Amino acid sequence: MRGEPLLDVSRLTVEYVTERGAVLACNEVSFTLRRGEILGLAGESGSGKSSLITALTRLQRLPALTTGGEIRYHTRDGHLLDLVTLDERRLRPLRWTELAIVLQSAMAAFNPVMRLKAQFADVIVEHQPGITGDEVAERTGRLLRMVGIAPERAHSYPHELSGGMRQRALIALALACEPELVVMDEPTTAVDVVMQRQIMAQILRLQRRLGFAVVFVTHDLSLLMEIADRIAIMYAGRIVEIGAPQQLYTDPLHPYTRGLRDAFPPLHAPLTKLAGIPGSPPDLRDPPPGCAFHPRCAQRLPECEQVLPRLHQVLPQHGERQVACLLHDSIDPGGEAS
Ligand SMILES: Nc1ncnc2c1ncn2[C@@H]1O[C@H](COP(=O)(O)OP(=O)(O)OP(=O)(O)O)[C@@H](O)[C@H]1O
Repeated sequence: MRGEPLLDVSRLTVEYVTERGAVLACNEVSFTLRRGEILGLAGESGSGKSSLITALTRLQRLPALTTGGEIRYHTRDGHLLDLVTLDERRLRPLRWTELAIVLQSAMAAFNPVMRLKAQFADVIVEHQPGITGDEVAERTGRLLRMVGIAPERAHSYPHELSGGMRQRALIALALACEPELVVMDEPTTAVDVVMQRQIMAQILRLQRRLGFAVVFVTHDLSLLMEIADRIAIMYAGRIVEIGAPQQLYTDPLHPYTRGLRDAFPPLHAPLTKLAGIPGSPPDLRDPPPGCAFHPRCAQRLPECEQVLPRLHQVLPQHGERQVACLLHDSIDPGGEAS
């Protein structure tokens, strides 16, 4: 049912093991994603967004390693699985049917020497072995039509399609087995601005119709403001604030969220440094003690240099929101300020 938990991520830690030491790319990240929800991930380049989603989808490759935490996934049929420890044999049936991913570049995602129809067939047949050839063709045509592509295009090779069409075909493929969760990493960066808007409108229409949940990574904060139900702001491998877009925009609680909003990112370009905030993100091989943002924070308190603020629920007047900042009191389940 829409609104029930789909994914409970708890203290997820991802490290890159390098010769020069371990990079702590995700540092005890916790959040819950509900069924049918669109969660946006925002933050400067290097804040850990890609590391987080490759860990979530188990597409992580060395030197990245998940070194702690859990990703509890609630399957459609009521099972609870930890995606961190699930072996490949049990993970495989979940791919596409529960969990699909749309990456930045469809060119890289599709096999260049296979026609689209063969690539759709691979996915569909793997998860529905008894299906006939005619049914596969019919389903492929329906999926392509759903994203505004003529079914005859199934006979094309990926390079025969325009960039926008390829990206839409990739979205259609991701939806082929009606997944519960679609993870999208900058799904429209490779196409022009007009096409980006069209593709986004299409993703939203499909999401409303089919009800899948989305984790959406982009540098385009204005886009997230329009499409997301909630936005998680990441800084130096941690979620520093999470809440509804309107709240984050009108009443940002974390000084970093405020900086991000005020600097308003360049459209569709990686955000490497914020105009409104002096300094740069820390080296994640050796992050500063206490709050990692404190060296750049105009509102820092002396204790911010030592105390690591945990992500906590704030007073109800700020809405359903969590922030990791010592400037904001937490409430315990009884509603007491601490
Ligand atoms: N292969 C790698 N080896 C070592 N460190 C890495 C590797 N890939 C990423 N990192 C480091 O991990 C940290 C998080 O990077 P990540 O790519 O997850 O951030 P991001 O927010 O997705 O950035 P972007 O928006 O640029 O994609 C950064 O400090 C980055 O330098």
